[in-house]
Amino acid sequence: MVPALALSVEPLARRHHHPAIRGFRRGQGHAATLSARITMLSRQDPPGGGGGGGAAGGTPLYLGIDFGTSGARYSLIDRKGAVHSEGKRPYSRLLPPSVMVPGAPIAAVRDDVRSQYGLSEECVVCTGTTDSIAAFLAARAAGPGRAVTSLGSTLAVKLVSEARVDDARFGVYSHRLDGAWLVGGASNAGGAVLRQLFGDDRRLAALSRGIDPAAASPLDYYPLPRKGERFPVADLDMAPRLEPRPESDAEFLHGILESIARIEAKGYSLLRELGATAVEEVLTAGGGAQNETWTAIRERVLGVPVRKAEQTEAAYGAALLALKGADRRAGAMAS
Ligand SMILES: Nc1ncnc2c1ncn2[C@@H]1O[C@H](COP(=O)(O)OP(=O)(O)O)[C@@H](O)[C@H]1O
Ligand SMILES: O=C(CO)[C@H](O)[C@H](O)COP(=O)(O)O
Repeated sequence: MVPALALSVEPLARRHHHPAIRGFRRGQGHAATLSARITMLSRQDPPGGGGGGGAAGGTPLYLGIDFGTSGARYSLIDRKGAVHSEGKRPYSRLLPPSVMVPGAPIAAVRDDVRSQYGLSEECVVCTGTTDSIAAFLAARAAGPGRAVTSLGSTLAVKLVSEARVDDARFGVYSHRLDGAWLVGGASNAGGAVLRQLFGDDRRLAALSRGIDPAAASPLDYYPLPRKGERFPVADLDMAPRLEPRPESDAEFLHGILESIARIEAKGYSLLRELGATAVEEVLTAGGGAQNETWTAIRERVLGVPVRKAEQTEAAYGAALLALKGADRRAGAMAS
């Protein structure tokens, strides 16, 4: 059971007067005017039944949301990481823009909404992060040299590095995450161009099964959905290159999957050239992670182990941030 819910939130600073929250109010004046609506939330009994689950029962649950262009994917997990519910819902508008540390508790659910849906008083809304960082968190990659490639509409790479690297010429930048640097960039190549050319995902999967990943494709493309590239080279005028097109769709797809793998490999080797830690292993998130043929092609082209992450949804990573935020708040209240 996954009921739709309009969730209204209000700043924690209005409701709580703990020192940590007061600090939050002083440091983040904009929060006092925060008024956001998230147009869905979900609750479900824990796996194995038991009833009475969710925030109102005994088991605290953590909701992560990945706001995409076609809807919001959500993932509801418990503190052990078990998924209680996941799916996709439409939403009406984004949260107000303001920059804060990921996984920070920012707001409480309004009392009337809380009582309407039986949510606990402890239920708080926490800040998230970008989709590819959330996918990185979901994959639970840890330590320098570990990387996560998100194969969604676009291809985004995130590598844990001891050194920070930034270079606007190549669309390379770094995020600070829990004491480490997360370096990488996002290409415009990826799943969007695959959908443009091959239609629905089932056809993509069926054609992929007919490809031998051990054989290198001789076709050399630069598959973009439209003009313009960001990473591993920033060039607003770069045109897609998808010629010559063979008669066989499977051969065409093979050339495209291999060409996107070369963009990914170029991305990781560029990060190394710019001073980042060398990549040792790549986990994969996003829709393209389901494609085992592509994973095998990428492993051959990248020359390092590549495997599908256990959790491939960015929303799962956002739910882990909610867990962290809730723990952070509980710690602040206890001290
Ligand atoms: N079997 C597959 N092989 C390659 N790509 C796939 C496959 N199934 C889905 N995709 C791609 O995954 C993308 C959707 O993944 P998703 O993570 O939901 O992306 P986003 O959140 O960026 O829209 C689509 O663009 C689609 O082309
Ligand atoms: O293309 C993208 C993902 O679809 C985004 O531009 C990318 O994820 C931005 O986030 P980050 O700053 O973490 O790279």
